[in-house]
Amino acid sequence: MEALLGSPKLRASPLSPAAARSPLPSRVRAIAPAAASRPRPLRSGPKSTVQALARDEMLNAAALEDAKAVNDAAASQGIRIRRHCRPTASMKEVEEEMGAPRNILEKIIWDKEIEVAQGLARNPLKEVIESAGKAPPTRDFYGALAAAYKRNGVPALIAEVKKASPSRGVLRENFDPVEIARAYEKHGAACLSILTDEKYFQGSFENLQKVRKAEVKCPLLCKEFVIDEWQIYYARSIGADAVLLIAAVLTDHDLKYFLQICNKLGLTALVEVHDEREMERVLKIDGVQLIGINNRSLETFIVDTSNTKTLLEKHGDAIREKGILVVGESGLFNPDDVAYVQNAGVSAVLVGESLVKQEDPGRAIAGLFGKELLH
Ligand SMILES: O=P(O)(O)OC[C@@H](O)[C@@H](O)c1c[nH]c2ccccc12
Repeated sequence: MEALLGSPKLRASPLSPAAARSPLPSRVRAIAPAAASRPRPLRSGPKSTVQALARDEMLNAAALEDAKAVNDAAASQGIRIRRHCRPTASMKEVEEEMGAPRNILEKIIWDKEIEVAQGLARNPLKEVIESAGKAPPTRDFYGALAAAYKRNGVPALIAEVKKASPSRGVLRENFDPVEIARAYEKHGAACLSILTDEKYFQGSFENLQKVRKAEVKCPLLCKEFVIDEWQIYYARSIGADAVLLIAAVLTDHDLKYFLQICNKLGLTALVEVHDEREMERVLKIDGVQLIGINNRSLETFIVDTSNTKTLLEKHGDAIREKGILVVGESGLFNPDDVAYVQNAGVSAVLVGESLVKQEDPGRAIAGLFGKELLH
């Protein structure tokens, strides 16, 4: 299939024949390749005639078929998260067709499909691409991490501006994203991660925008559940320097496609893996510079820092050969934790909870590393 269709240059997903034929805008294909080829059913629309009802049923059946093609292709790569591919339907309708989401990550993604459609309606892709084109140059996220690691001799810090999470609830009541970002920067964070998911993490794109406008100099990661190119252009247009791409959610094709967009926009992609299969998939993709190993499963919430060690024992050589920098993510609380993942081979760490929960998140950095970090 790949050979037939050529390299995955800004074109339809090879997942479905319908998408391969269709000259549709690529954004729709990215979210649901086959589903994009027909108008989406709106079951709540007017149903005044028998014909209209029959038509609805047909469209609905088509949507289900499309979702099946997308999900079968994803499953063949070991991806357990399904898409409903019906971004204009209500969640109730989605669940009637698909059953309940199997885990929290799937739930987040199902909501995200609907959210993205709403975002697109508010800010059409064409306009967002235009404003991304006018945004000031990005800052070098990868370079900032590499330089900080060299300077401090401990993993570079990506400090996360995180109010809440589905696994831990609210982490900080009086939450001022700009104040926290400034404190992190002052105390030696190399880069910042700003959670933008609203429903599950109480973050927002607005927070990212505010931090950028506050003249914080650290490069910023837009911590979002990216499933559509619109989110990437939007992140760039409001000042992100990097975006997260989660391998547990995205097929190889999606990853390649989104990496191309990042490249075009000067964004760094942090490609997140959690298990062996995801790591193997990601290492086969060209152009990956930064891999994050999440110690927390987004499906079960189980945190295990030995995950970083296990994956690097097996793949560390291949990673070093490619010049990829590894970020140890989640569940790091003290200098021992940091030393553990550093010995496993990471050059950077991504930390939220243990900093943001403390009275002074900036000062908490010295506690996490056992020393002050230099700028
Ligand atoms: O708060 P912690 O345990 O330090 O974790 C930070 C970060 O790794 C975590 O927020 C995270 C990692 N990958 C994600 C993907 C989506 C949302 C959140 C995350």
